[in-house]
Order: sequence, then structure tokens, then C-alpha cells
Amino acid sequence: MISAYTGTQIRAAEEPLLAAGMGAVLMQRASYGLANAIVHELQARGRRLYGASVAVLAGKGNNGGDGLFAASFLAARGMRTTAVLTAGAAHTEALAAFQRAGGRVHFLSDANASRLAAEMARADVVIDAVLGTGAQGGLRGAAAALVASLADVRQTSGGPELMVACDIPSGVDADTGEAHAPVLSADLTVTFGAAKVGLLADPGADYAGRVHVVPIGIEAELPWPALRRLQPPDLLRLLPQPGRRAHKYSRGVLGVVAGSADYPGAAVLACRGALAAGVGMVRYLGPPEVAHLVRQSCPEVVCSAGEVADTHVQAWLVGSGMGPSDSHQLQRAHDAVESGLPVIADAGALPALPDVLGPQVVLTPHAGELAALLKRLGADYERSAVEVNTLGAVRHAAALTEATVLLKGATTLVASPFQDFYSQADGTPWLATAGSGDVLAGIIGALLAQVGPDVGRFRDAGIDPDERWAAIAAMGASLHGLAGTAAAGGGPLSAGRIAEYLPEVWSRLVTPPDV
Ligand SMILES: NC(=O)C1=CN([C@@H]2O[C@H](COP(=O)(O)OP(=O)(O)OC[C@H]3O[C@@H](n4cnc5c(N)ncnc54)[C@H](OP(=O)(O)O)[C@@H]3O)[C@@H](O)[C@H]2O)[C@@H](O)CC1
Ligand SMILES: [K+]
Repeated sequence: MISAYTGTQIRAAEEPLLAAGMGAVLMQRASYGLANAIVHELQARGRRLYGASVAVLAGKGNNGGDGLFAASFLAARGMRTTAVLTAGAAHTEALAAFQRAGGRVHFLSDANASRLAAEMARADVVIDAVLGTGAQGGLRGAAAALVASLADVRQTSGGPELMVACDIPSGVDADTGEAHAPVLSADLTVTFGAAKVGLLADPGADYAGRVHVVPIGIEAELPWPALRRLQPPDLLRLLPQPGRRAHKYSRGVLGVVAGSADYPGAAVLACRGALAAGVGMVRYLGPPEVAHLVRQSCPEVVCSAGEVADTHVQAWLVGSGMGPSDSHQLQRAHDAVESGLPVIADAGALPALPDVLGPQVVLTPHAGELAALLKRLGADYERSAVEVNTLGAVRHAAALTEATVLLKGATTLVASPFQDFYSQADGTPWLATAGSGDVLAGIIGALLAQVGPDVGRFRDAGIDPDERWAAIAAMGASLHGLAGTAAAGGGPLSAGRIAEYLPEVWSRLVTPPDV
């Protein structure tokens, strides 16, 4: 599990060590870790260190200090080092170390910003160390001009081979992931003490590249994380494995209320996702023409035109492929939520549901649907407002609905209405394809039916049982991403193949590599 923290949490964790006079030690650990990560990256790319050039864009605070100290370590490995001081001043000891190691220093001004940008673009490595966790807003003045121009050069004619963000790309808010343009897109972010929330939430994650955490000794002081990310060992621990005496009912039954005359395929894809994610049985409720197609495509599914109250299941999936005129299906969706069982509710069901739900109800909007949901609940959001602050928007929606809210996107965010948040980024852009969300709903539905009642499984994994619905949604997002990535294999993908690949991905997760 990756745990991420806000800048404020990290600074609070540093406080006791700073009070004990360990500030300089923390900075040495951070900057040495940064230099080492750059060395490893260059070596992995088959690049010689000796004679390669590194340019540091250094602000006046400790973030700039980290960048300058790191460059002085790199100078000791034979790299040629240059620094551009963006604020006319710099961390005193770090600047002295940098100059002692032979580094060249430029002072940034409005007049030389574009010339220095052109010079930095010719370096092999650029370290972005203007702003870190002490930032208020984005870059300003000449620093903004230099960064905009460097970003431009990089996009049009290549620029530095390796762009490294020191702690966080300057201009990205460590607490939320909001990005105040201009921001340099890093290939690698080397972050200190622990991952920052802003590196794991869009749009900040777009700029972070690969994230490498350097431990600096504050770990014991860290509080409950603001955001977490499940990794394959967590899935191994949390995914269900049927016992020897399991039968289809004990394994979990999912009821599916999905599909319409206009979108019958959504019901099929949701059922295929659920079946691929190991559910004991799927019971489909819906119009006869959709049920007919479901039977044809998934003969395993038991179809009926019955009602929710007469259908015995452990969880419900409602909403995929349903429209506002499907009154009977909407009534079933409403009844499923009223039953108190866990429910995954895709967007089509939302208009039929009460405003206030419960944590066992998982909503799965994309950005546009989330904006519409928030608007319906009286919060003033456009799609663009969701996209610039995904974490804030999903948190807001979970607070208003008291449901678990999963925001689909390049980075999938899950917010419980209490305090747990997850960020999963296991997918591929090829997953942005019609029907992908229906398969995701099926996977989450299958997991709700199988592990929803298993409180102990979550407690043993350090997850508050009351917050397990968010963990289940994150598990589903992770499986969906991994299966989609495997199915795409770097090329295009149709949604049905996500379900086809899921069992293989699952078995790889639960099979030790040496077997
Ligand atoms: N604490 C520790 O022991 C350790 C910290 N570490 C490192 O320190 C970093 C945090 O350092 P930091 O607190 O000095 O803040 P930092 O992000 O460098 O800001 C610099 C200064 O810029 C200013 N400023 C603010 N916003 C601005 C803007 N938009 N545009 C322009 N200027 C702006 C503001 O000054 P002000 O304007 O308030 O006078 C602020 O003081 C952290 O990310 C990590 O890299 C590690 O070494 C581990 C040990
Ligand atoms: K930075």
C-alpha cells in the first residue's frame, strides 16, 4: 500500500526532528536520495555520468536547497552543474556547497528568462526545485516565464532528456493535486519522507511522472494517510479465495439491474465483468429483450422480470445503460438501494436514488457526471471545475451523499464519506472506450457480493471495516486497470476484452512468481 500525505502533514511530522536540531540531517538525506535517484535513472538509460550536464532551477527555500545540494553530489560524480536562482537568493549552505563543487550560478530576471530557458533545455538533466511543500499558489514572474518557455521547448524540440521534480513539480499543490500553470512535466519525481497527495491525484499526477519516495526518518511521526493506493500485495490479501466447501450461494450472488432497449449491451458487459470477477452467481432483472441478449451472451446468468424484493442476493449493481424513461428499471434501482444491501450505482440510476445514501452505496461517475451530481445537490460545479481539483470534488460528493464515490479517470479516486481515500492508476489510456465503465461496475459489484460481508478480512489488512466499501471500490478499479492494461498490450482495446483478461490477471496476482 502506498500512503500519501498532505504537505501540512509532512511538515508536522518533520517538526519534532527540526526541534531536535536535525533539519540539516533531513536535508542531507533528501538531497542525497535525490542525487542517487538521478544516478540510477541515468545508469538505467545507459548514460555515462561523467561529463553529463545537470541544471537546477532553484527557489529560495528548502526545496531549492535540496536541489542545490543534490547537484553538488552529482558534481562529485563528474557531472557539469549549473543553477538558475529564481528568487535572487538561495539556501545559504546549499548554495555554498554547490559553488564549492564547481557549479555555475545564474540569477534569473525578466530580461534573461528566455535565454536561460534555452540554455537549460540543452542540459541532459533538469532538476525542478523552485517550490515544494512551502508553496502558496504557482510560479510567478520571471520563474513562470522561464518554465513556460522550457516546457514549450521540450514539447517542440525535445529539451532535456531527464526532467526531475524535487519533492513535487513546482506549481502543483501538494495537498490537492491542483496544478497552477505553468508546470514542468517531470519524468521522475523524487519525493521526501512519503508520497504527497498531489502526486497521486489528477491533474498533479499528470505532471509527476514516476514517483520515487526517499525515506528521511520522519516515517514514525506520520499520521493516518490522507490518501492510499492499493498495490498487488494488497490485492493478494484482500481478494476472495473460495473455501473448499464453498457453493455458489456462499460465494456471493450479485443482482444486476441494468440495460435498456437503447443500451442492452451495457447489461451484458456488466454481467461479463461480474462473472470474470469470481461472483458465485449473477441474477439479472430487466426488460425481456435485454434479458434475451444477456442469456445469449452469458448463459451463466439467471434472468427474470421479477422484483428486487423477491430476489435473494448479497449485493446489487444498478444503473448501467439505463435512461430517465426506464421507469420500471429505475424503480428497481431505488428498491435495491432501499434494501440496505451494498450497491454499485452507475450514473443511469442516480436520478432515481435518494440524495443521501450510505457508505455501502458506491457511485461511479466520470467527471461530467460528478459535476451534474454535485449540481443536483446544490454545489456549483462544472466539469472543468471537477477536472482541476478531482480530489476536492470527489470528497465534496462523498460528504453530500454520504456514499462512497469513485471518480473515473486516468487516476481513479475513491472517497469514503468518512476519512479514507484511495487513488488507483493501474490502467492504460486505451481503457477510455465505450462499455469500459459497465465492466468496472460488474467487477465492483462482484467484489461487493463476495467480500462485502467479510468484515474481518478488512480489519486484518488495517482497513476500518466501516470504510471497507471504499477499499472494495479501489480493488475493483485496480483489477479493471490491470486487466485492461494486459488486454490492450499497448494497442487498442474493446471493453469485452477487459473481462476476458481479468481471470488471468487475478490468477497472476494470487500465484507466487516462482510457482
Ligand atoms: N522542513 C525540512 O526540514 C525539510 C524540507 N525539505 C524540503 O523543503 C521543502 C519545503 O521547503 P520550504 O518550507 O522552505 O518551502 P519551499 O517549498 O521551498 O518554498 C520556498 C519559499 O518560496 C516562497 N514562495 C511560496 N510560494 C511561492 C510562489 N508561488 N512563488 C514564489 N515564491 C513562493 C516562500 O517564501 P515567502 O514568499 O513566504 O517569503 C517559501 O518560503 C520541501 O518541499 C522539501 O523539498 C526536505 O529537505 C526535508 C527536510
Ligand atoms: K519542486
